[in-house]
Amino acid sequence: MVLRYDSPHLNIAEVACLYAGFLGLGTLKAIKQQRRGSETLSRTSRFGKEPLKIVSWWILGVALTYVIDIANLVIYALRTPNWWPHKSSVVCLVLSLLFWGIVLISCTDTSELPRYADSFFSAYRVNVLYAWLTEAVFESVFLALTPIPGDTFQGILMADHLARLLLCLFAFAIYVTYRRKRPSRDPMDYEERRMFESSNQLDPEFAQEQSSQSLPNAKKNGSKKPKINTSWIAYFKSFTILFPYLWPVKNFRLQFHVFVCVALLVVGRIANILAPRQLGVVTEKLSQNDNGVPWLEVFLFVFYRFLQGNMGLIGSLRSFLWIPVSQYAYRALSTKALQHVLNLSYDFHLNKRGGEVLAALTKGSSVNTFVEQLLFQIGPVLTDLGVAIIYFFIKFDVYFSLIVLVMTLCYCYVTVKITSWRTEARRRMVNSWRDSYGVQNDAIMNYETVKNFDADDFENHRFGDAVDAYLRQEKTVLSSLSFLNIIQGGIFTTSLCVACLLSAYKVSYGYNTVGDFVVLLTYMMQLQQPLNFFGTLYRSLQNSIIDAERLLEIFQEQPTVVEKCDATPLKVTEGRVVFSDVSFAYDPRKPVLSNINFVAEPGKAIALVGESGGGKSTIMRILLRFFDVNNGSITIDGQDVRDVTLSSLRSSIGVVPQDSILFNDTVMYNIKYAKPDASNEEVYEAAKAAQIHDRILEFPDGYNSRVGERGLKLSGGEKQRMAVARAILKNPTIILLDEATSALDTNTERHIQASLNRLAAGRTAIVIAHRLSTITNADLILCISNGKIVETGTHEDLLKHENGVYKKMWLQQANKDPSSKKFSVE
Ligand SMILES: Nc1ncnc2c1ncn2[C@@H]1O[C@H](COP(=O)(O)OP(=O)(O)OP(=O)(O)O)[C@@H](O)[C@H]1O
Ligand SMILES: N[C@@H](CCC(=O)N[C@@H](CS)C(=O)NCC(=O)O)C(=O)O
Repeated sequence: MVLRYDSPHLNIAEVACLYAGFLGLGTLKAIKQQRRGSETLSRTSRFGKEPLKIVSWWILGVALTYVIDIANLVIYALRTPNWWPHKSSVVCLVLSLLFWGIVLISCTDTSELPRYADSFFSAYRVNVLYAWLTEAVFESVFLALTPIPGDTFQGILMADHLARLLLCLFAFAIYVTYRRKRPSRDPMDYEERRMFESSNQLDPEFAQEQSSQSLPNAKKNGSKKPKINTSWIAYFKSFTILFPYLWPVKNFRLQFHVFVCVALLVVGRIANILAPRQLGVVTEKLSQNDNGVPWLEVFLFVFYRFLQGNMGLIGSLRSFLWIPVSQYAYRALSTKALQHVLNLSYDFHLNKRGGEVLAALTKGSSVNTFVEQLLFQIGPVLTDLGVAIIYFFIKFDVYFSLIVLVMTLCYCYVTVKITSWRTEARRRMVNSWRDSYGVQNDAIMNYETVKNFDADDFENHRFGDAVDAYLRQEKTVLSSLSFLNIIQGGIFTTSLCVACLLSAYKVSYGYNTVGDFVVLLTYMMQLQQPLNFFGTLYRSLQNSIIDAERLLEIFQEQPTVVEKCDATPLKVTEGRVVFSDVSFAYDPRKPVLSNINFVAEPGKAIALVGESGGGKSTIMRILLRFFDVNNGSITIDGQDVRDVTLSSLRSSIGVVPQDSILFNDTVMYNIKYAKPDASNEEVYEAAKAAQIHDRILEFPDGYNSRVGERGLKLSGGEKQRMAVARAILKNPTIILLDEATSALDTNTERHIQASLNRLAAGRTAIVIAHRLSTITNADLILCISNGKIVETGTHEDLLKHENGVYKKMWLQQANKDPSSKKFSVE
């Protein structure tokens, strides 16, 4: 009796314990990590670099004992007539070798893993120690039950068991001792010490270290930076905020489409079994040669073939039905993303570069693509492989399943590795292409300079070098593609060869029929075609994940100014604006406004003047609640701006900014933007009041003239009067004016001033004035310096202060601009 090869139960128990424990620990770790919501677990439960090297050698040793075991078995089986080990024992031996292979890879392959694979496939100490311990326990049982060796074969087997037991026991013992002996100040030891502390709580010392690390970052960003967790559970969970936009919640017809598509996927898998199976049936019928022509069988086979593949009936139907689902998701996601971004606070828009946000938003379809690739491409390929493993087990033999399993793992691993490396090479190739393009572009754009310096040859050489660099990278990319294809082909062909030989052997000895051989061969070959694009699929899946992550980051960004749940619409009765003791800072380290107190009485004009950077625009921003004040309050007719809805607040206030930016559309569209349901007559009235009507009529297409990108086709004065017209059309009780800084010609200025006066009439107006000449009539002037109100009063009052800030500014401006002399106070 040869225990190892004749005791299926023990063998199965061993393999089951190894795999279940390893995967179970992976899941547990992921859950734990997700609860902590941080990366601490992965940082503290991995091996250090040096121990990892030793551990890897040890694992290699264990794996080698299995190689010896398998070789011993093969030799013995070949030499012993009428003896064959139990099937499950062979399978378990191969699976054990595979297991240690996986553990070894997890130790040696320390490259960054995608987050979703991290918990399972990284060398976590717990996993490796668990594997050693489990192996040691089972080996002890094997040894205890194995009789004294009677021949060389049993001797080798016994020695193998013993070697494995000692390797695992020693490894475990040495690791634990080594860990204890390390001085506690060593950072590595600190990490390792934490490994066995299974408590769920975060070490306070460590937590502090963590928070102190993140503090400057938080300060720098101003707003809460979203964080994508590294645990795969947390990682996928973070994507769930996007799912409501992917799933057609209220549209039952689309839900039905999704349901049918998934059903078609299942039918597709079945068709993939039916087609080779049917070919087997046809072969059987034909080889029997006594039932006439198997018309029906052949017809069925052709029909199944017609159903198969992405271009077959099922695939095409599925693609067709998926169109509206995909379009729905695209619309829902991209409109929601834009809405979300528009809803974000002012500081987000100030901090983020517009291009970046736009780039992330245009990748709105990436989440779609990701789901589609997973559902319709990678998913089916992996399912087909899984189905093959089960089908072969039921229909033929567990050995065939084993072949497909080992092939799948090797194929996927090697493909992912080579593809990741190729992706890097590709990036280099694209960069060098961009470089060469840049050189070319430079030369053409600077044609004159090139000619002046007679630098044709120089430019030609420069371009030639850049092209050479690009070609070198391209060569790497192309040749690595051939390399990948050869390796993939090699792995697939080897498994096909082993499977075919085994099947041929079985057919020859009458265990299987010729039909079975055909089924096996056809099914295996069928798998090859989609597997051929596995690398490409993996690469595009990676890309769409990265794009989706960017989109997710935007979705996770929260506005810093939020409406209260019980916010009520602002009721403007008179338009009295009161600032009480307001202090504000964009960054806590640099106060911008301190203790601002003033009342803008209904129907009166109040002017803010003062040095640049003093905080005038900030006063407007906090009144519009783009930011919340740090201290004090701002009320409009007795209602705090923080208690009212944002839209009612902003719709009650009209703003004429310093530099009005218009939409690239017609004049009419731009003025109507303030009140889309306004009639044309109302627009004309507003334009007349803003003193721009006549000018608009002089344009070639009148109100239908286009204003150009950002209103570039209009002059500064025209743009500002358009903005005034808009504000008049909006008809708010309160208006905020930020005057243009640039000096305009006297005529234009008079027009603008007149239009502004019309706008301000009867409303509460808060005006930021850069040229004091424009606000001499204001009811109240506030001089702002360094975030404080330093002087208040009317123009006449303020000029009476001999050394006053206002008077100084007045005199300065009067000297600079003789035209303003006309405003001097006689
Ligand atoms: N988003 C921001 N983040 C941080 N600091 C800001 C921000 N916006 C403005 N500041 C700072 O706040 C201070 C006040 O700026 P504000 O724009 O209110 O001044 P201002 O008086 O309107 O100046 P100007 O007359 O030149 O428009 C300045 O020192 C400015 O650098
Ligand atoms: N067998 C390889 C290559 C498949 C292939 O030929 N892909 C096509 C695109 S569908 C290609 O042109 N690839 C170029 C490349 O990978 O550089 C894989 O699994 O990725």
